Amino acid sequence: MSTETLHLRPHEPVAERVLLPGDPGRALRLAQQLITGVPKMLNHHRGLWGYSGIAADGHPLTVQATGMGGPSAAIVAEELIMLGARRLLRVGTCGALSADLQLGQLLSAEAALPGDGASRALGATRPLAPDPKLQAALQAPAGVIVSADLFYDPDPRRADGWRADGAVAIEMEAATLFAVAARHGLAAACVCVVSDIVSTHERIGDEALLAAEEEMGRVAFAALPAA
Ligand SMILES: O=P(O)(O)O[C@H]1O[C@H](CO)[C@@H](O)[C@H]1O
Ligand SMILES: O=c1cc[nH]c(=O)[nH]1
Repeated sequence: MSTETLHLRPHEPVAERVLLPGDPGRALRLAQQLITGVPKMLNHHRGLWGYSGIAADGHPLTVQATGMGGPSAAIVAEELIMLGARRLLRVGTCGALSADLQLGQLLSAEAALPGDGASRALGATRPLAPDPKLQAALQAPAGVIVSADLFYDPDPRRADGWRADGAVAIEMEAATLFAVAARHGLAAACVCVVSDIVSTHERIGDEALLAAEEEMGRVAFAALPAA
């Protein structure tokens, strides 16, 4: 196992179970919520904030930001695995493609369509599945999501195509995370807060997002086994 990697420069051990938000601020908030005492900074290199410590169940937990998009998530996931991570759970935000989803609700990924370049570069041509046990342990409604490269997509027909393929929400890292974990035979899953409604450009308020993130932290931690 490595102790030093190129982009993550760990100051603390990496736990076998890792929560992976895109947003470094969410990494700090989830670490403060879930790690007992003061979370120790694992990494700040390249602005990819990560934290490690002991969680309420008495076992180690790491929360590490991936940054935005598949290429950054792939680097972070590969290096976490080199450093000892074995179970990876993305805790993200997503945009609703389906009118059935509400701002602030949680959604777990039953599959991720590879709409992004990184997961395709890793060989994905079909929907990528999460680890079934980890997925089943997430107490949140499940749906197919699509991982895309563009947040500001100038072509609305792409979203229409993903809707036709069954996607109910869009984000940017899950497919790559599932592809990297699968390459190593490791478990990965994803739960997201619905932060946007794609068709109307409605966006969740900051306070509502904080509350939903906290709920996501509870759901994610409850699903992520210590061993
Ligand atoms: O909130 P996070 O986890 O970063 O996830 C979503 O938010 C970012 C875009 O705003 C992308 O990273 C997307 O996947
Ligand atoms: O609309 C959205 C919201 C969050 N993340 C995305 O990638 N898209």
